Amino acid sequence: MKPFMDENFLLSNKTAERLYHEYAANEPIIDYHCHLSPQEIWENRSYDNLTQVWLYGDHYKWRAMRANGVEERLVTGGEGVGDYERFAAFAAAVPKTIGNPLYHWSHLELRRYFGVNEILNEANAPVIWEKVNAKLRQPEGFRVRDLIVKSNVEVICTTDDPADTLEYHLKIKQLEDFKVQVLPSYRPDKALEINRATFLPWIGRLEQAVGRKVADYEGLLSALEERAEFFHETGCRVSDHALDVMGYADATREEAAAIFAKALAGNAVTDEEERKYKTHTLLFLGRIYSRLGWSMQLHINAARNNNSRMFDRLGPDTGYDSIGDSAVGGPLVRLLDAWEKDGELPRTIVYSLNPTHLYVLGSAIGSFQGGGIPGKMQLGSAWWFNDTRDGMLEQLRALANLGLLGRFVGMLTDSRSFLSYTRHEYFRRILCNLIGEWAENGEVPGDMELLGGLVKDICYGNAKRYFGFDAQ
Ligand SMILES: O=C[C@H](O)[C@@H](O)[C@@H](O)[C@H](O)C(=O)O
Repeated sequence: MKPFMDENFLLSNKTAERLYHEYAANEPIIDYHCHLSPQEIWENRSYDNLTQVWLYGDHYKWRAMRANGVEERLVTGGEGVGDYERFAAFAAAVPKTIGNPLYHWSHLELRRYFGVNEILNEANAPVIWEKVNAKLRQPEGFRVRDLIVKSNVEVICTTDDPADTLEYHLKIKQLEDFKVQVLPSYRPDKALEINRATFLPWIGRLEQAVGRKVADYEGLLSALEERAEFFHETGCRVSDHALDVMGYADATREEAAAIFAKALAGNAVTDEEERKYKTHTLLFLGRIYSRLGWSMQLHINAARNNNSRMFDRLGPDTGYDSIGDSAVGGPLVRLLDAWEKDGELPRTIVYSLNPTHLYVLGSAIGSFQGGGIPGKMQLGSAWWFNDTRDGMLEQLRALANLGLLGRFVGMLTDSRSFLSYTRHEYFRRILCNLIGEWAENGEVPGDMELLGGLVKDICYGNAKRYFGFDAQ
């Protein structure tokens, strides 16, 4: 039996071991999509205890706790509930998470950041709590920026609304002693979600950001463009869209303007009107991304906020989402083609939360490669419910079968925790194991320079060249 999580964790053969230790492990991290708070980076937040790091914002852990029968007050907190009680409830759930990536993530985090090699459970929870907290409370070494630097991170792209001031990104840039690039990503979901309760209040925020009234559709588009320019000046090179349901409907500028006017007057719009408005506005935005040389991420098919009782109580991103199954192939191809035919298709990364769409997406993007840009169209890394060992393998295999694995821009954390950089380690081990297996089976040459170069590119080099974060 192999020891649990030793240095060759997930590496099942000699080639995989060499690929990981000699080529992958020391590559820097370009985390081109996450949900970290730039404010916490600027403030260099410190933590009093492990619950603050682990349980204050991690909906993956919350789901596991609920499934283990833990009461909600211990999951997301409640009157009179202490941080230790919450940690103990999580620790008791950990042994049940065997087979779930949480089991690996949690133990990797304990090992890599805190040197704790014990296997967490209910019995040793008090000891581990004390050990980790003692480290977290040291004046140096465990604050947010220390964790980032320790993880060998070169770039972090946060997720930001066009109306955001980006004040913390601007401040972080001025730090003399912190050279990691913390850049915004432009995520205009609220501009597109015309039928949601967030729409009108968000228009108000946008008005504040541009300092003028958004009285009509032209006003909206010019405000969105102005914000994109501002994001660009602040170092933004990626946009992101949550397209929970992928739709496409042609619309003229006049039609889109009329639909916007209807929503602005406080009226609901029909499903078809919503599709038209979204398509027209997204096409407009994509042209801006193309002009600015940005990469556009499309996150498709999340079914969000399924549990209305809990949504009313806790809001979004609290662990009540699942995989959507609306069709993506047809609308995606029409959307990409609409940009492509005018020569305005930006670099694009597509993700579907539905793993049955891997081949649909992987083949669709192959129809839009070109323009002399290596890997211009990317099949996004295994996202959220697919961010598992099996999910990553499926994504890597689909990509290799349909396109060019050697041009893949690799992994991201998509995370809300500063300890999640171990997810890059997890991915790198899985990648090296896959390629190592191919070599051991004689399916690819056992040429370490060739395979090691491929691994390095996927871990770091491709993302470095693709996003152009340096060209600022
Ligand atoms: O990994 C899961 C995530 O943090 C998830 O909450 C996000 O992917 C988010 O919904 C988004 O839309 O970007």
